[in-house]
Amino acid sequence: MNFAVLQFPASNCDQDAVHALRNVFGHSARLLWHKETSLGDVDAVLIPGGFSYGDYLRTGAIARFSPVMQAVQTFAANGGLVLGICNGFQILCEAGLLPGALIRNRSLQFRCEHVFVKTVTKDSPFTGQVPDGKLMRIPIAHGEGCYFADEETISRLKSNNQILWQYVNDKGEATEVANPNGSVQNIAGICNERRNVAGLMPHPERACEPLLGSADGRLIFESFLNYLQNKNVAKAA
Ligand SMILES: NC(=O)CC[C@H](N)C(=O)O
Repeated sequence: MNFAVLQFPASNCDQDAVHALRNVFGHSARLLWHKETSLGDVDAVLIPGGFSYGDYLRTGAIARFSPVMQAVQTFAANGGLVLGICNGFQILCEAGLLPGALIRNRSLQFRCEHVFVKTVTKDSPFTGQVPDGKLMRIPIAHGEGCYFADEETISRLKSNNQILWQYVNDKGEATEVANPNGSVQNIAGICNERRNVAGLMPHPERACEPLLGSADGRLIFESFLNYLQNKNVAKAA
């Protein structure tokens, strides 16, 4: 499988994403500078975490104007798989590829810790391989991770089953205490209506090897890798 991992000025999780894709899962991953206008021949795009453009104005608000984002828009419009992690999620919301916005954490503190995340639905390319009831322990590191959307958007997300992940406690309950940033409905990640674009604040690429304290993030990678493999098999048949 061929992945493009985007690089903006001040991306800082790009190498972690490439490491996971190449060395943990054995796929090909190419770094793509944000000035590029074409994605080339790729199966999926990963927008990594970081502080693109120093998070000026509002995080992701400048990166969304980078030339590469036009190519991402076209790729997504054609059904291509796009995953945004942390700053990548923020950029996807700013670009209008995902609804809502990521705003300052309610605590006004930068939060850097491991959290528990529950997968709300297996009905997406990003969650299909997560076992029922599995609580994933994954790190977060953000200052603007509070997902916000108006009530109408939230009810649409719910009725379309677009909420993919929620912050929970170690019993799997979506409580206020378990929510590290004050996001609406404890939302940690969502997908678009078509289900080919997703974003989440936690960092699964930093939780793919036991050496890093958790390997639960693998389940997200395994989900979209499995989806892409089936898609390629179907195409070849
Ligand atoms: N690790 C990240 O991608 C998070 C950085 C992010 N721009 C923030 O909200 O602080």
